[in-house]
Amino acid sequence: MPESPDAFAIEPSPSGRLLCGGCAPHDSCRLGVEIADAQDDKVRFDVICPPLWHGGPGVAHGGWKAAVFDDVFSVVALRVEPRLVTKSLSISYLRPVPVERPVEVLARIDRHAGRQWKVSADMTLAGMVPAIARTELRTRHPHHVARHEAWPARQPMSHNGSRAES
Ligand SMILES: CCCCCCCCCCCC(=O)SCCNC(=O)CCNC(=O)[C@H](O)C(C)(C)COP(=O)(O)OP(=O)(O)OC[C@H]1O[C@@H](n2cnc3c(N)ncnc32)[C@H](O)[C@@H]1OP(=O)(O)O
Repeated sequence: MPESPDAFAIEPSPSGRLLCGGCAPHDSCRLGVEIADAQDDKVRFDVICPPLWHGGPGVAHGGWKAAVFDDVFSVVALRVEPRLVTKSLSISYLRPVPVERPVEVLARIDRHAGRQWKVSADMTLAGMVPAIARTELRTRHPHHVARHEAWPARQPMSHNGSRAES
């Protein structure tokens, strides 16, 4: 019988990194995120924006910052709970971040009760805070991925061939 799509768990890579499914085959984080120091409910990260992710000239794309925050939030909570999903993500973009310049991100669990998690983080660069963010995570239901795989197949097709929302 095929293994359930919900059976997956993020394991350390050959070099000991925690990586998303897209980066695991490369054994490196393509967003430029590395764990610098981990304590129980907070983790500090060294982060460098690869030039690939520039938006304006020489500065990081806002989507890169969002992906970095999504990753670090997962890492800090995954150390406690391996089955997580992001419910919401809120970012304040306060200053531009240059590409290829080291920045630090400190993420901390603010609250955890049952399936509900609140996690926040600051990005700092040379004593400035170019971005702050907070998230709500949920512990995944046991059949989260299988339900998501089944859900689009049930949606009716729209006139242009795409599936309509319901
Ligand atoms: C460390 C390595 C580094 C990096 C490793 C980490 C990698 C990077 C980060 C990964 C983290 C992500 O980005 S995860 C990807 C982004 N996030 C998502 O795709 C989440 C999509 N949203 C959801 O699945 C849902 O909204 C939830 C689970 C968040 C809702 O949770 P909740 O608020 O507790 O509500 P809940 O009662 O469970 O469900 C609300 C309604 O949604 C329905 N529902 C819930 N789950 C599902 C489901 N799977 N499929 C269909 N429907 C669902 C329920 O039946 C209900 O319908 P009704 O009763 O109201 O009708």
